[in-house]
Amino acid sequence: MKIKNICCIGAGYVGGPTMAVIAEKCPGVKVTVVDINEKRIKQWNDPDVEKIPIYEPGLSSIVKETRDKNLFFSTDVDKAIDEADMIFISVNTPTKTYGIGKGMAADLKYIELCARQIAAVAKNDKIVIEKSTLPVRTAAALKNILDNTGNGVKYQILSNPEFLAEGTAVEDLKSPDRVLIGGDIESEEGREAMEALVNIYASWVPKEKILTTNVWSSELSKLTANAFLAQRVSSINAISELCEKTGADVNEVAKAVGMDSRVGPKFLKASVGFGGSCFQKDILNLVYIARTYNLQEVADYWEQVIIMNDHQKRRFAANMVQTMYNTVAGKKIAILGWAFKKDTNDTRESAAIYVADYLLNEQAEIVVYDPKVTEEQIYSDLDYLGSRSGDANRKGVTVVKSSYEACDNAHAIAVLTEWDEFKQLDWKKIYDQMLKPAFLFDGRRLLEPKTKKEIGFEFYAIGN
Ligand SMILES: NC(=O)c1ccc[n+]([C@@H]2O[C@H](COP(=O)([O-])OP(=O)(O)OC[C@H]3O[C@@H](n4cnc5c(N)ncnc54)[C@H](O)[C@@H]3O)[C@@H](O)[C@H]2O)c1
Ligand SMILES: O=c1ccn([C@@H]2O[C@H](COP(=O)(O)OP(=O)(O)O[C@H]3O[C@H](CO)[C@@H](O)[C@H](O)[C@H]3O)[C@@H](O)[C@H]2O)c(=O)[nH]1
Repeated sequence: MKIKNICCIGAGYVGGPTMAVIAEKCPGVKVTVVDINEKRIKQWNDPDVEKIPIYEPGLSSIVKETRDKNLFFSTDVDKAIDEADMIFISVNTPTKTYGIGKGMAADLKYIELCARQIAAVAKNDKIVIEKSTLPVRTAAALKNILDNTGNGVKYQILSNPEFLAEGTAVEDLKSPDRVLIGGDIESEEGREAMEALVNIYASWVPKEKILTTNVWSSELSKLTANAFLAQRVSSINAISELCEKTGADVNEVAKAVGMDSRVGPKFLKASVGFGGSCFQKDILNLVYIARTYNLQEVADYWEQVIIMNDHQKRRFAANMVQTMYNTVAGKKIAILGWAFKKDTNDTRESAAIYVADYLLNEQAEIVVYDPKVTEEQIYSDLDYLGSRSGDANRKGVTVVKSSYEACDNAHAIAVLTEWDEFKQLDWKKIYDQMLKPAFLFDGRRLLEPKTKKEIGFEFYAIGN
């Protein structure tokens, strides 16, 4: 089966970059990314490619090369569905905020809406691909909705979870560790659909890295992969607290442990806590699924990863207050970095939001600088928590355009995102601008302690 026309529903952090790379690598395929969010689509179509809605290193140049050649962004969802042989569903699947499973289960309403829209519009057979991260067995629900329209259209449902990490999305997409495709391996039609998708990826991914499995394994592997990664971060963060009590250094411990080839060195960087749109949501989802099957021990085991992460964020903020003589009321605290990691403008579940919220409850005056996050986004993140009024957030938090401006006259600095530019700052100049004693809290182990202490900072770093 030769695929000529791909549609992707959802022009977000996954849909946008993934389709841009497919368009680049498969010039003979027309790729249309659709979204109901008109503003987002308008930004994707901005004549100035630097203004596309997602910041990822290398992304704007691919968009520049492919847009309006074989990559299109549109709000006309029906038309794109109608024309496509293959439809990726890449919409958001946030944690439910209401009803059964509130605070735990994945909210599948956007996925279901897509399925219903495909069912309403499609006139010829389609391959429908779950790109979003979904609870295991969602494909069965999708199939049910699609098969019950009675219009004779045949659907093959595939699971093709995305493993890209933000900040390195383009690199990850261009040379992935693996591509996972789950489908109905029992049937001829299922195998054909899987092969069609394998062929798309095989345009640039070596065949041995393209893994085919049954649908349920594929769906569950995505949740499991994120749970394992997050567990490593929580494990090293747990050890970071023990390091602070005992004089061990978490970086040294991580290095020693990670050099065991059975453990490996990656994802052992202690931090103020993991953030991002995926880890927490996907683990909560895994915990919820385990509970639905009455697997209490399994659920409790994975839930501990989240409990540890919440503890890490809280204890970082609490340590700031304690260190500054048990009060930060009226004190100016500079937060350097708001994104959940470097090289992205994404702030979802960023530890910075929770640290700022904690400090605002202690009546600190917060000044934030992040190289890629907008003022509007920072206020919206705090408003979303609902801890205080929007006015109180705007009164308590100022957003500025440089690190130097943020740190001017500050009592303390908290480094919460590992942006490279923070390493290059003139720390002596910053120290001279601050009130004394000048406190510097490194939530990322980004800064070299010795030189900061020599300048005169009261320096504290996670796990040191
Ligand atoms: N962000 C990541 O790094 C990442 C990585 C791997 C997997 N995932 C998973 O991929 C999925 C998408 O994540 P994201 O970060 O791209 O989300 P996102 O919120 O950035 O984008 C989702 C987009 O879907 C659109 N949408 C929702 N319902 C729609 C509908 N019915 N029709 C058309 N458009 C609709 C929204 O307007 C939004 O723009 C999630 O399931 C997530 O867990 C995310
Ligand atoms: O050693 C580490 C590694 C990561 N983090 C933090 O963990 C969070 C998540 O980082 P990362 O995994 O690099 O970014 P994401 O974009 O959230 O990517 C994860 O989530 C995606 C969405 O499901 C998956 O596709 C990716 O494979 C998975 O890495 C960030 O706050 C990081 O700062 C640490 O604190 N220490």
